[in-house]
Amino acid sequence: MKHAVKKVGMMGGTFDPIHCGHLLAAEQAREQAGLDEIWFMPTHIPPHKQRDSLTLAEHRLNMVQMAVADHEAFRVTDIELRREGPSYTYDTMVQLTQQFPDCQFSFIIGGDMVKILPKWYQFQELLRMVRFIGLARPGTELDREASEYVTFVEMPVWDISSTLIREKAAAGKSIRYLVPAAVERYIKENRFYETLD
Ligand SMILES: Nc1ncnc2c1ncn2[C@@H]1O[C@H](COP(=O)(O)OP(=O)(O)OP(=O)(O)O)[C@@H](O)[C@H]1O
Ligand SMILES: O=C(O)c1ccc[n+]([C@@H]2O[C@H](COP(=O)([O-])O)[C@@H](O)[C@H]2O)c1
Repeated sequence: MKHAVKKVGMMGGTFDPIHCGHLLAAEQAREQAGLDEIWFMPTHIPPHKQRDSLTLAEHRLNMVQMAVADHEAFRVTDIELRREGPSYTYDTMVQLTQQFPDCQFSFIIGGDMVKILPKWYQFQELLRMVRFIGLARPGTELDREASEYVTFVEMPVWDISSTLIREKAAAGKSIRYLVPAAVERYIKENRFYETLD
């Protein structure tokens, strides 16, 4: 018997830490693109980001797990944390498409990332394995060229980032409601982000 195809949206990120913007983005993409599941995937080493000291992978993973635990369609994969070197999405998708032949994968990205997509490692090959879902500001003009490989979904803009969370935490300011409560507790208990790197 042939299995039904499962539509999976990959939400990759450094997640240092995961915040409510990531969760809102994933949920809007899930609903608007009709995805069955979202797989959150913390990167081992982000390919295009320069930061000297990321929080330990184990802790970033724990925070992601806590953040998504109450959503029935949200899952977490540590596939990139188990691989050495920069976490190129192409390498990951080769592994995932082999491991899960019944899944159809999309990759969710923030709207600001769309213009640099063609610079991703093995971009043309990657396009054979995934379509991209870009989060667009409601009413924004869409990049027609990118529409060949990006499906845009609308999301109210939340100008929050992990950088903002780290800066607020280092300044002793509140991060309540910017991250899920369990993540806020975990950050406090472990004294993360008390200084900026
Ligand atoms: N507020 C947000 N709204 C929509 N998408 C977001 C938001 N914040 C991050 N993203 C998207 O989530 C994905 C993972 O992001 P990442 O983990 O690098 O978080 P970040 O907040 O951008 O981190 P940092 O501030 O450390 O650079 C990226 O595709 C990014 O564009
Ligand atoms: O494969 C690439 O060349 C590539 C370049 C930039 C970003 N990515 C992926 O995009 C996701 C979000 O990246 P970032 O830098 O915002 O954490 C994360 O899963 C990265 O591995 C992938």
